[in-house]
Amino acid sequence: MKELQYINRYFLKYKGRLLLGLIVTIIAAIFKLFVPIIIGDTLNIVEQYVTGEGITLSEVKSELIKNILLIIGTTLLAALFTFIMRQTIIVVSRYIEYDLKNVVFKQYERLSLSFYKQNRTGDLMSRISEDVGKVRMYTGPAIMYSTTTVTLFIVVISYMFYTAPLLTLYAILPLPILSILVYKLSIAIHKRSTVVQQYLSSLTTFAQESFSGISVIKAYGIETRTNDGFIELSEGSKEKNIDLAKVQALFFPLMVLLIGVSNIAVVYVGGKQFIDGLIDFGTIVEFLIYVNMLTWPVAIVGWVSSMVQQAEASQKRINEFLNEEPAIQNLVAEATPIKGKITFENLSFTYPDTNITALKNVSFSVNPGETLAVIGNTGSGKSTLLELIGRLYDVEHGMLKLDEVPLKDLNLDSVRGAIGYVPQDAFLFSESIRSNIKFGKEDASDKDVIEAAKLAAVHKNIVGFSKGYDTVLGERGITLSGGQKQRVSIARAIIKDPKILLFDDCLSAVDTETEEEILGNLHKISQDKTTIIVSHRVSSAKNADKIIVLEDGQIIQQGTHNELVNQDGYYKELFHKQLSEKEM
Ligand SMILES: Nc1ncnc2c1ncn2[C@@H]1O[C@H](COP(=O)(O)OP(=O)(O)OP(=O)(O)O)[C@@H](O)[C@H]1O
Repeated sequence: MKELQYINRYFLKYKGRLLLGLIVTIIAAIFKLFVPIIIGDTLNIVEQYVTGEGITLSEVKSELIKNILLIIGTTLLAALFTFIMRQTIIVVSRYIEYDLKNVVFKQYERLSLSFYKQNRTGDLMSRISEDVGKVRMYTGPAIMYSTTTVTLFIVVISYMFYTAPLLTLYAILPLPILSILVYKLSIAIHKRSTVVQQYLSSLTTFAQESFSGISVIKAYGIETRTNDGFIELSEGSKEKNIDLAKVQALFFPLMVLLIGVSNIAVVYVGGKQFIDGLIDFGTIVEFLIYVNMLTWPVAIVGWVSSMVQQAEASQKRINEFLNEEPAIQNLVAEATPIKGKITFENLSFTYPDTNITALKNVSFSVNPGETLAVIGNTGSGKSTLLELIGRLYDVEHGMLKLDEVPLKDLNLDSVRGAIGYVPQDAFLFSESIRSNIKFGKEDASDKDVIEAAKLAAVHKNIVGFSKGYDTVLGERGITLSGGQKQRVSIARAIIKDPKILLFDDCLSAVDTETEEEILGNLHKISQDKTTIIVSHRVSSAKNADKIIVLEDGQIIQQGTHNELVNQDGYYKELFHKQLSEKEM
C-alpha cells in the first residue's frame, strides 16, 4: 500500500463527499438486514396459523399485508441509499481519475525530450489510461465494496450469532474458503488478462500501422503477407482469450458450489435445531437469506484484494513517472528578456542515449538582424545545433550563450518564447489550418494569420481549399503536400514574431521559385531577428550574412557565399553541382 499513499491527498480533497458516501453505505447495508427478519417473522406467523396456535386467518392476513408493505418500504429505502452511495463514492473516484490524468499529462509535458526517447509511446499512453483506470478501481469500487462488506459482516454476523450461535458457525464456515478461492482466481484472471491485453495492443498496433502504411502495402503487393501476420497475431490472441475464459468460467460455479454447501449446512443443522425446539422455523429461512446475502461480499473480499494489488502496481508505474525530474531544469525563476545574439564557443555535444558525438568543437556567433546558413551532409549535426539553441538538451562541453549569457542562466520559458522553430518534419495537429498557424500565437487575429500565411507563401494554396483557413487537417481532414505542410509550419513560426527564427531544412519540399519568395519575405521581416537556416541547398544559403559548413559535427568552412564559392571545398563543389542540376 506504500505506493497508493500518493492517492491519500485526493481522498483528503474530496473528504466531504467521501464521508457522506461511507455513511450512506453503512445505512444501506443496515437496511438490507431488515428484509430477512421480516420474511422470517412472516413465516413464523404462517407456521403458527398452520399448526393451529390460536391465530385467526384475518390476523394472519393483516400481518402479511403489514410485512409486505414493510419489505417494499425497506427495499426501496435500501435501493435509494445504494443509489446515493454510488453517486458519491463512484463519482469521487471519477473526480480522482480526472485529477490524476491531468497530473500525469502535465508531468509528461514537463519532461524533456530525452524522456520521450527512452520511453515508448505505448507505455506513456497506457500509464495515463489503463493504469489510471486501475487506480480508479481502488478509489471507487474497492472502497465501496469493502465498506459494504465490513458493515454487512459486522451487522449480519452479530445478529446471526445473537439469534443462533451454533447455526451461524456452520453457516459461515465455507465463507473464508470462498474468499481465498476467489482471491486465487482473481490473481489467475489478472495474469491471463494482462497477456490478453498485450495481444490486444499488438493487434491494434499492427492494424494501425497497416492502415497508415496501406499505400506501401498495396504498392508492394504484400497484402497476403500482411494478412498472414494479422492471422498469426489473432490466433495467439484467440488462444489467450480462451485461456482466460476457462478461468473466468470457474468463478460462478465455484460461488454456487460454496453457497450450496452453506445452504445445506443451514438446512441440516437448522432443521435439527428446529426439531429439538431450539430455534423457530422462520430463523432457518432468515439464515438461508443471510447466507446468500453474505456470499457476494465474501467473494468480493478476494476480488477487492486483487483490485488493490493491481492498483498498487499501476500506481507504482505512475509514481515512477511522477517522480521523474526533467533533464532540462529551469534554474532562473524570473523572466529574462532576450535580444537574440547566439554564440557557440568550442561546443561539443554527445547524445546521451546513443553516445553519438553530433557536434565537435563548434564556434561561431550570429548577431540580431543577421542570418546564418548551415550547410552540410545528412547526419553532420545541423539539426542538433538548432535543438541545442532551444535547450532541448543541455550542453556539457564548451559553451552556448544567448546575448553573452550562458543558456542555463536564462529563464527557460523566456528562451523558448523567443524562438520560432520550424522542425525538419513539419508536425501539424488534426485541427483547422487556422488553429495550426495560431498555435504560434494564441491571441492572433485572422488578419495576422493571413499575413503570416502570405509571408510563408501558402496563402494562395489555403484559399484554394473549399473551406479555406477552416480546412481540417489530419486523418479526418485533408492531407497537405509535403511543401504545403512545411509552409504552414513556417507561417506558425512567423506569426509568433520571435527574436530568433530557426528553420531546419524546411524549404526542402518547395520549388526554388517559392523558396526565393519565402526567403525574400523572411529577409524583410527579420531585420531585427536572428535567423538560422539549415539547408542542403546553396539557394537557401546564398543570401545569408554568414554560412557555415558542417561535416561530421565539425565546421569545415565558414564565410559568405562569395567567399566560399571562390574557395576550393565542399561549398564550391555543392554550388557547381546544384548549378548544373538546375541547368539540366
Ligand atoms: N535524438 C537523438 N538521439 C541520438 N542520436 C541522435 C539524435 N538525433 C540525431 N542523432 C545523431 O546525431 C548525428 C547528427 O544528427 P543531426 O540530426 O543533427 O544531423 P543533420 O545534419 O541534421 O542531418 P539531416 O540533414 O539528415 O537532418 C547523427 O549521427 C544522428 O544519428
